[in-house]
Amino acid sequence: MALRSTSSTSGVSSKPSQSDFSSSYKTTKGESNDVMPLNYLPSPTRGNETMAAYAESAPSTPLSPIRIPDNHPPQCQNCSTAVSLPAAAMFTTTVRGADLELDLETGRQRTVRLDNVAIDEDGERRERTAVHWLSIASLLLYLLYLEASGLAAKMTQAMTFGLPRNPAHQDTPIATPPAPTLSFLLSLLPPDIMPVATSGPRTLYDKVFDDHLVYSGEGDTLIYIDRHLVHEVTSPQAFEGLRNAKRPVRRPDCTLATVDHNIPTSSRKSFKNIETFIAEPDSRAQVGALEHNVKEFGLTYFGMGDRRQGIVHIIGPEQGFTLPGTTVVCGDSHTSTHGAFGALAFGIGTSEVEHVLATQTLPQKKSKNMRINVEGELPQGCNSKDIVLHIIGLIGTAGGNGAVIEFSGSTIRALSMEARMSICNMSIEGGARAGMIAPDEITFKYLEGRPLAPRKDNGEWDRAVEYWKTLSSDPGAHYDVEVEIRAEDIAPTITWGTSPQDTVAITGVVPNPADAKDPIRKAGMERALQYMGLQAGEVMEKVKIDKAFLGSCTNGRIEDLRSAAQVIAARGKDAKVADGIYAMVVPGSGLVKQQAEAEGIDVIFKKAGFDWREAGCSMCLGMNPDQLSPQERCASTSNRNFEGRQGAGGRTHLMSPAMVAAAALTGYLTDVRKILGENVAEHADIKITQASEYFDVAKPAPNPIAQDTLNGDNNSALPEEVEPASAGLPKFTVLKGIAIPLSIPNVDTDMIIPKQFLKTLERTGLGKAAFFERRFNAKTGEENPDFVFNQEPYRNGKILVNTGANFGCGSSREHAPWALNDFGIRCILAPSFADIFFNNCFKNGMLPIVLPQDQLETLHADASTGQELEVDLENKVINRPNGQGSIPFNVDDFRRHCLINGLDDIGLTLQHRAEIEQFESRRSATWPWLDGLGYAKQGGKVPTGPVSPPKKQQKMDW
Ligand SMILES: CC(C)[C@H](C(=O)O)[C@@H](O)C(=O)O
Repeated sequence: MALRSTSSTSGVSSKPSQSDFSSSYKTTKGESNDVMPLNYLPSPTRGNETMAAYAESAPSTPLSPIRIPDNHPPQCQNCSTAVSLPAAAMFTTTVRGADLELDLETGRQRTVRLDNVAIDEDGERRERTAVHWLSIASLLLYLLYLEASGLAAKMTQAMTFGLPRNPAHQDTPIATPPAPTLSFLLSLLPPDIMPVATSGPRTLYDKVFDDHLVYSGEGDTLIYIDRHLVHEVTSPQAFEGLRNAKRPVRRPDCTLATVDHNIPTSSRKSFKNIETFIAEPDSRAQVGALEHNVKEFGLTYFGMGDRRQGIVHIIGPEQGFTLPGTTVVCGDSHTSTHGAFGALAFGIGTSEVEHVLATQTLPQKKSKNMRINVEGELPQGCNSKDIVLHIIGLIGTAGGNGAVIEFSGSTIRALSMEARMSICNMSIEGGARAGMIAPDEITFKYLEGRPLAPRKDNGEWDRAVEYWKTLSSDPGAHYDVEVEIRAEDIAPTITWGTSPQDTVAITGVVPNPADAKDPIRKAGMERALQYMGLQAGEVMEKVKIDKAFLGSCTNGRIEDLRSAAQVIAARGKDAKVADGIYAMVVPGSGLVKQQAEAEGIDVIFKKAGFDWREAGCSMCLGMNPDQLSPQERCASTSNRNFEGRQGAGGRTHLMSPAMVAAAALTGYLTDVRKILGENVAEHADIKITQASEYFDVAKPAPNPIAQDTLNGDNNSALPEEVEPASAGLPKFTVLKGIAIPLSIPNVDTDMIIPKQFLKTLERTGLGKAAFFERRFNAKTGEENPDFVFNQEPYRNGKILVNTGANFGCGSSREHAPWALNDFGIRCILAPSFADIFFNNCFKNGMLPIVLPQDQLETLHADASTGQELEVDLENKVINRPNGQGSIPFNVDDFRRHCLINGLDDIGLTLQHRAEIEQFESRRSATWPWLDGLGYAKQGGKVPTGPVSPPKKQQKMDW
């Protein structure tokens, strides 16, 4: 069933606020055994759960929980479920949920897609079995026997051409070697028995996920990562981990690093090196650490002296590093941006960064499929930022929890790539794991000719496009949640509060907390209004601003700059930033800046009094000198308006680039349509150029650091690889301790640990930073006695009981669980968690538990009396004080096993080295353009598999 938008009115003034919407969506759980089938209809009579309440339950209902015995080892050789050895002519086994049949008489083999869902003894949906190594081993033994008996050639022929393939493989039959060997057969097996995890018609997400399955075992599913973007904030501890374990970076050729968060955006005319350029010591240290690490581990790096440097999510697409159908990760929540290309792209924590650096894979659970369909023509003055703010206002910041959102519909199809990226970028603010848009001609045109896109002259471009064209959802594919939106209902949209879901049309007024039915929501709105210095009922257009910020990974692309420049042009020749307003424009990359300058856009901005700056994250988050002072109000194109995000006490209103320009010109939040008038095109005075005109200029890299690397000046060798360890975390069995009661919804990771503490190179020493802005008075630095963390006995709390949903939303910073851990908290109970935070907890031996609201209220009451709770992970119960009984909880069995045994993910994954290598062979054969970045194509050798310590540094440029 689908969620239908109630925004059936047209016109701009009637857009309901978030609170109107959230109360008008209802869901009932469906009857089938599918994953949480829903009935989202705007009628208040349908059930009694809000959409947010549904979404909040996501982490407790992972899609593919696989039950294993309590004492089950992580890699089991004894599972023999569904294995039957060949009796005579037919060999049948079950591999990763698909029944595989091998007919030895005809020499043909086929994979039968079965519904991979089974109902277990509890009546719950369970994914049908995983890889059964005994079955594979049996098959291999049999093949060995066949080889010996001369039948293998016939078999190989049959296997190569007789199997159904993933769409990607249809035009690329795997080459048949002259003499079949066991290793050849090994390399053939995984591609052709590639699991189809989803039966029947598949979504875009299903397809990309399926195509990247490396291994699916006893609760752990590994997917291959095609593209890894690295920046200075979330990588130092990851590289340190590699160094300590003596592990190299597995695929330097699939890894691209740059600096963005910490760097000043002031003029680089006199830039020599970071030591002299970056004044703030912690920022300098973090950028310096990355520069050291890229040299030590042999990674491609765009440093501050390189025009290709920029925000990590701008440079990936710009270079053609981001491609359709790929998996893309980065230690940054806005990695969802890359989904605009039909890539499966998501943010990860630092432990996962280390995992990807070491293994090029990630353990993953399959997410739910959610579709947001936007139909119709956007009203004048609106663009993709308005679409995505409208969507988040509608679904809430937890609306996409546990799901990958596919954006579809005629409105989305009509958008440029830049506009699509802004939408996918903010899907994380809607709580989604990722956002995706099916690639189409607009995508292909954007990518054609980019430095790292497949080349035309060797035929790869055509092959790639043919594959990319298969990446749309099949008709009839199943979505767990569907949302319908009419473009005509969207107005220029801004935020009024301290969450991206606090949206309102620019024509609207500040909502009244008194209208909120939920007391927690009401309290949250009151606090937001107080923080923002706003009154209920205040007309949005009468709110005065102090600063205007145009930039960020959401809106720092060429088209964003053009649309803001158009507004300035529309205001007339003498357009000027309003008196007393500071307005800044920060292009997303050096190449965007260069293109804008070639188009004359910089002149338009500068003439109007805007500050024209160098590329970086800038005021999106105050990790660099661009910050708001307390109580300053900013019209911002960034993505988060959390408390203190742009500077302690700063007040952020999110909006589109055009709306920011309008606000800068008037000094107030302004409806851009009043400036644009009827005919936008008339005002355009920009010489449009093509991005491709700027690629050449970027070669060779002028960056002295890159030059060092190229010249091989760095003598440090990559660390030697050692046998993987698999036990590295403190074991979690039974945790007894004081429980801290909290009632805050949407606790974001900026709240758990603000940006100034992210500049560390360590994982420890962050206890004081936990909930810093709530715990300490910003002016005096003294403890706030009202905050529970500062009260006895909670200073010694080990368990956090929060009755508010969507805990840990926002940024991917693993510093959040590190800070809580360092404070002493090892277990967090909440109605729901944001995906990345949830994952990050397990990587640190911490246990996040999802419980129903009523049980949380009970435990919250217990905690409020200062008594201890006991979390017994072995028995999956929480024991209440004074023998008042126990509350059972669910936890994924594999994760539980790892926590109890203190198992380290990387060690476990490296035990699947053979499968990773097989996947890589198949990937090289099927998608050769994904290997080796650009430099390999210039004649270099494509490094695949673990890299051995080089004698001389590899050439890292292209
Ligand atoms: C620093 C990084 C971990 C963080 C993120 O994950 O989003 C940042 O980019 C942000 O926007 O808060």
